Amino acid sequence: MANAMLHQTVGTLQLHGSSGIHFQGGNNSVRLVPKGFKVEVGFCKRGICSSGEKKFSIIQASASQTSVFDPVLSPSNNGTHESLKKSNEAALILIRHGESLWNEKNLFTGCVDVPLTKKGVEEAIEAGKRISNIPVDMIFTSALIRAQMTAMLAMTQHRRKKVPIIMHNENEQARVWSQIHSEDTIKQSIPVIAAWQLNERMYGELQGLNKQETADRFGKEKVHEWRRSYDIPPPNGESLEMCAERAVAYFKDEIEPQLLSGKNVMIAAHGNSLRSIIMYLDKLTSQEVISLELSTGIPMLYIFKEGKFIRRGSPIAPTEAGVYAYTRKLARYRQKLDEMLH
Ligand SMILES: O=C(O)[C@@H](CO)OP(=O)(O)O
Repeated sequence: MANAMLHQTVGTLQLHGSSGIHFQGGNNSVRLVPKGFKVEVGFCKRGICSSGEKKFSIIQASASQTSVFDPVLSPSNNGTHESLKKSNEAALILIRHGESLWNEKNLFTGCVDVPLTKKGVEEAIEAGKRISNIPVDMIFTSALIRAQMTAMLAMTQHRRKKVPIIMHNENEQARVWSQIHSEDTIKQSIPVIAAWQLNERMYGELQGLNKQETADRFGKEKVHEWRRSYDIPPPNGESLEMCAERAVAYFKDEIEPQLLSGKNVMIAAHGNSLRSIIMYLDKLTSQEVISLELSTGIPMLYIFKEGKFIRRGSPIAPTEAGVYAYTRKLARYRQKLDEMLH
């Protein structure tokens, strides 16, 4: 939590609905409070202090909107309105979890909460290496351990070495008890939001069944229809369309606003919740999505620019030159990391 003490009037504070609170003085405008935080105005002791100082407490408005300031990305941004507009570009990384113990056994998993295998752990670490030079300001995962393990393991490889911290907003006490009371520490953290809406599609009566045995019993075509069609649900489970209703809605409501405000986001989720999100990002038809297959532990990069998602594929390695040619912002981020770490 930060306290800013204003000693004399040198400008004004302005509230911008979409991009936070700005200090305007002369020709300069500096964003004081990131989007998602709010200012509480209090007074020193009983009312106004002898010096006339007022106390502004900057507090987190809600954890689903938690925001952190990254010195690697921010200091040279000059804080002007122009740069705020230009910062309206962000990286989006999607990653399907690494291999789970039920992937290994070829069982329908859905919403059953199964951890990673050793191979899955290695896949997550390898994925982390591939994206270790790409900025990550916020992480969204499903509520399931295999996606959360993947996100955390991937971040152990990131060169920026920020600490991913799971936000606990299940009730007010959880929120208060998990508060961080050092602004420096907050700056070195990445908020991780776990959301059930990003969970794997609920596989109904197929959960726990062997995929091969199910195909032998019900026929290959029927099982393929259950697994890959857009609108045919497995018995008492969710179709991809039903999964999209919650996953894409969550993406639009909670994740897109973060990208719009310039935050770089990583999403660790599942084969089908990500298929539905990719269908939205790439504007795939219900026919095209049938053949969309995602491998475990492979990161996929998108650039969000001027309201559009530009698919950039999977970075092969952290040094892949092409990745940094995508945007000047990514190149600058990597360059700053190189300078900081050498
Ligand atoms: O079992 C599951 O939950 C999913 C992903 O592993 O299976 P499918 O390959 O049918 O999407």
